[in-house]
Amino acid sequence: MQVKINILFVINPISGGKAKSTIPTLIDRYLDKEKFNANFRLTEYIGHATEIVEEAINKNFDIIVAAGGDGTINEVATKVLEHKKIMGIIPLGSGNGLSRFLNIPQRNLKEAILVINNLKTDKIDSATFNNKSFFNLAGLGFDAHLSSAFSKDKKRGLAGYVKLSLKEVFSYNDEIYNLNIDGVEYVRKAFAVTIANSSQYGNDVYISPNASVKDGLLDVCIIKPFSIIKLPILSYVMLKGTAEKSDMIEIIKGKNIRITRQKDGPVHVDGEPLKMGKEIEIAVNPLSLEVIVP
Ligand SMILES: Nc1ncnc2c1ncn2[C@@H]1O[C@H](COP(=O)(O)OP(=O)(O)OP(=O)(O)O)[C@@H](O)[C@H]1O
Repeated sequence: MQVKINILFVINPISGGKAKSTIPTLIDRYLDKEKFNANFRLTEYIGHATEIVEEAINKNFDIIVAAGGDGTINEVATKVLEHKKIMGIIPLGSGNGLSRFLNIPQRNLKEAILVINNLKTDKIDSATFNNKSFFNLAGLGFDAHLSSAFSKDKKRGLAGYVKLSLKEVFSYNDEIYNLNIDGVEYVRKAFAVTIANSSQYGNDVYISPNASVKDGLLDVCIIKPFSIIKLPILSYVMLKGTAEKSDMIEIIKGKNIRITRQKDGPVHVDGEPLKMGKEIEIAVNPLSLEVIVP
């Protein structure tokens, strides 16, 4: 008899702003029961996914599936990476940046579960932002300011995010950053500095269209200060995936990055807001995380 694999689905009930009460039933319907013993847990607070995964690994779960957005993936993947297990993804977030990059079916739960049934895996890069792991994007400046504001907002989902961005962009002030990228020094005034492992924020909004989670590199994306009348152009560049050709964004690839800013403040790590000091050390950990892919 085939030995079944213990698989745990960690479901974030608030990600993407949609109800998740039917998700366990749907997963159960399409999951291959010949292959898997499945279990389900709903997260109850920020950081809970990390605790759930730690517990599950002690109980011999080999595959942990993050059912949520990039924040849920971050919490699950941090522990999966530490214990060298395998992560699956069911995209249920507002943006789903990493799962879109990996071509995991969006808005089609059945298709996403069939990907898990196939059990094809690949190794991807992870990275650290001071002491925090990240897998999609992390950053400073406007992005960080916005994730902090978004986390306090009642409305999740794309519409809420766009509305809030438009409100906050008018009052945001650019900052000066000293960047050391693989030993080379740069000084830049910027609207935002995003460190990209994958290519996109989510919702097919591209900050670094040619970034890859398999190249052993991080893309330091500097959004230059711009006049507010150019906001539609910046949005167009990101939606079209033409950042590399735009004079509004500078992209420098590297492995070891140190960013020094003028004061402590917000950062975001996979879209989740945190506060950090003036100095941020960033490094890539090539092909370190095993993920189920189509
Ligand atoms: N029950 C809960 N109540 C409040 N927050 C929760 C709960 N469970 C998890 N969280 C937190 O919700 C946050 C957002 O999760 P997630 O990033 O998956 O969704 P999202 O922001 O809608 O999607 P994306 O990051 O793809 O845009 C995470 O920081 C997570 O820790």
